[in-house]
Amino acid sequence: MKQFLRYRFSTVLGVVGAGQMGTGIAIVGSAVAGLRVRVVDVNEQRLNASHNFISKWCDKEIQKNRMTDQIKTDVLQRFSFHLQMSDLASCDFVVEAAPEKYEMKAEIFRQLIKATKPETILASNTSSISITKLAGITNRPDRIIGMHFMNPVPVMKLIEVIKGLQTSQQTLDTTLELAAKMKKEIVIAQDIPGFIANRILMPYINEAIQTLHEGIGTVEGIDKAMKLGTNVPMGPLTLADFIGLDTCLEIMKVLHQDLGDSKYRPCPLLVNYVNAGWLGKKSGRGFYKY
Ligand SMILES: NC(=O)c1ccc[n+]([C@@H]2O[C@H](COP(=O)([O-])OP(=O)(O)OC[C@H]3O[C@@H](n4cnc5c(N)ncnc54)[C@H](O)[C@@H]3O)[C@@H](O)[C@H]2O)c1
Repeated sequence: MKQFLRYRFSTVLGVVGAGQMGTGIAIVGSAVAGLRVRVVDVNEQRLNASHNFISKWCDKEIQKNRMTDQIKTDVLQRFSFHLQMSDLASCDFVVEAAPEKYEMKAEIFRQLIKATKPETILASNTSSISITKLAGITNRPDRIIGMHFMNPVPVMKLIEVIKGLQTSQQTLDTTLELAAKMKKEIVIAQDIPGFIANRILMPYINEAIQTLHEGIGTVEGIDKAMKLGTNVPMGPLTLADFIGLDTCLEIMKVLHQDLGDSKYRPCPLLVNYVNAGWLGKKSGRGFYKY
């Protein structure tokens, strides 16, 4: 069995979505696990930006003496970038990292079922959406799993692995082996909305936005209180900007709708910011200007 799994990971990793998470997952797939990585996005500009980001990331690693020019060449050679899902046909393991919207992810999973081999494992990097629900629309629910990387992926040590109701033990074992190849630590969570990390983190961020909305503190004051007062590396509003306010809102909507408890109601100020297109660092403006 072990040999079979090892053989599988000498082959190809697919990543759907070349945004901040997909790009990070692709980096650890190639640079840490040594896999060939095929990245798919519907937006050519995002693919180009992802490619540039990976090249610059390698340059920074070289400056820090953590990579050589030759290794950079090898890392980049293992990548390919594509606009069509059908280009993932050779992949053994695919991680989906598209926006946090159930219908969008469901459509991607329908396409992935057609595009990939029957034995290919399909993982979602979802922050909150039910893995069991995504698996339910496929013909291989035993091979669907949650693989929730943390942002920024090359830096953060954790992957939260979510086992859906029908996920097989073999799929879990293979996923844990991939995570180990990526040199990540693992926490296994039950498939309940938000899992562990976002069940705790997002209500905290939402409450920080509510505190701002009620005028209890300024943006800087709220961040300073939590950063220096609770010894976290960044305040909740900085973190929200970094995650993306659209992603934060979608996660709060899932918690609110699927758990049915009013304590998860998204703060109206968060809704307004997203409606205005103020999505945080990635759009140039959120609680701070970039
Ligand atoms: N941002 C975070 O801190 C964070 C942390 C952990 C998990 N996540 C999760 O990761 C996922 C992606 O988040 P992100 O921050 O990278 O978002 P992002 O907006 O940076 O990137 C999403 C990418 O998906 C692409 N995309 C859209 N539709 C597509 C399709 N049909 N096929 C292929 N690509 C498509 C977009 O063009 C974009 O490049 C979400 O599910 C999010 O909840 C985010």
